[in-house]
Amino acid sequence: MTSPNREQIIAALNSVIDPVDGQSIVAKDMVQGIDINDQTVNIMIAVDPQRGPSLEDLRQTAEKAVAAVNGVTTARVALTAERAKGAPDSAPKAPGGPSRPAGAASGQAGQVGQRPQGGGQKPLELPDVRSIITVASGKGGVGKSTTSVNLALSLAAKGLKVGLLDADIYGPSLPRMLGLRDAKPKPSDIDGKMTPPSAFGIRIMSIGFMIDEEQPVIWRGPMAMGALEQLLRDTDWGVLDVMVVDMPPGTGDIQLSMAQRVPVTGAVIVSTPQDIALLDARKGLNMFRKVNVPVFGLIENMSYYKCPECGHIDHVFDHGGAHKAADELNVPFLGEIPLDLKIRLGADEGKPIVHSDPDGEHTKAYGAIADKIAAAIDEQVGPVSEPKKKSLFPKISFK
Ligand SMILES: Nc1ncnc2c1ncn2[C@@H]1O[C@H](COP(=O)(O)OP(=O)(O)OP(=O)(O)O)[C@@H](O)[C@H]1O
Repeated sequence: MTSPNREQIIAALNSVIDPVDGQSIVAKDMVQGIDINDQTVNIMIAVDPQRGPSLEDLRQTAEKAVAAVNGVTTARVALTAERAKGAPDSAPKAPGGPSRPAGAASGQAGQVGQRPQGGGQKPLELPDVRSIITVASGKGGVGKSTTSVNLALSLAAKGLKVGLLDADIYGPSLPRMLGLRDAKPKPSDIDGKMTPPSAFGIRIMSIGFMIDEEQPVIWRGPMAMGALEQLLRDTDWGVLDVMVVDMPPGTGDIQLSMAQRVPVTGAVIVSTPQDIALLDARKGLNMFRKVNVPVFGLIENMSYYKCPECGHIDHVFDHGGAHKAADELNVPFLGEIPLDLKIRLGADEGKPIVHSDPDGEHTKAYGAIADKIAAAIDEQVGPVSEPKKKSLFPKISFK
């Protein structure tokens, strides 16, 4: 499928009218950022924060208008109170930085080079968090959140202390997937921190806890990246062996600055077999390589369909693409997860399959992937029983 271009997106947004004065949001210069990643389009619309609650209709209209453009499979529109020039997520860039050792994760391509750094802004420090894993995808809807949740539970089942951060600012779905729709963080005993809600023994923080589902998200001040940093920093995570971060889909500026600003131990990339030549996954991989974050490997989600009655396996989509791509790109192939109604229902009903079917074959598949991730983490920072091999939190400062 051909990707949409900027002109098509602007033309679509031109038809979106601000009800206050009947003018197009394009004419009013409200469109602050258009981020196109193949078929995924993220838009920021600048609004007056006072009008926030009344703007959900406008946001949805804009989303529908963009989704209707030829070649768009995922359209997301977020509202911002900040009128920034250029990109919607113009988080500070972080050039230059301390080095990562070569070939840090098992079997991966060499990660030689400098981690970005600059001057001015304080680096994030999470001294009680032993490792951070980001779960990313080149495009939306491939099952990244479902995979994040089930991997987090699988890592916890191995006896690790696990936290889960929902960094998907455009559509936070972890509260729903973990049955925490009505949960809210509470003030913690630690000054200025929040105790996050827990489910199935893991602490979870999400922008979804802070916003009303009926109300649009309005990014103020430091905007998306700042909000994510705040969630990371101001949450009482306790002592964690692993923090799993469910990244926003795509490979735009937010994802890039997230990969730069957060001290990531390793990234895993989720893809579906039907992505043409897994181009999106390749983009995700390249993004992490660009900022010298080790890529622990690729996961193929919705890999095949196994008939629950007769056990017959159907490769509904092209099968094995991720495995082949992993070989070509010289990163480990971590495993495949089938397309299964039980996985979808579990995710949609807040009962992840790894919890509801602990002895099932899907749980085993997630468990096998979690084993590989845990091994790659150990290789990076040393086994949990030993002091950390090296600091996860190098002295990086940012412009
Ligand atoms: N292996 C699977 N089998 C069946 N359904 C699945 C599987 N993985 C994910 N799904 C379903 O696919 C849909 C999208 O999954 P999910 O929200 O995890 O994707 P995502 O990549 O995080 O999406 P987004 O880009 O919107 O954040 C959900 O309804 C989920 O239940």
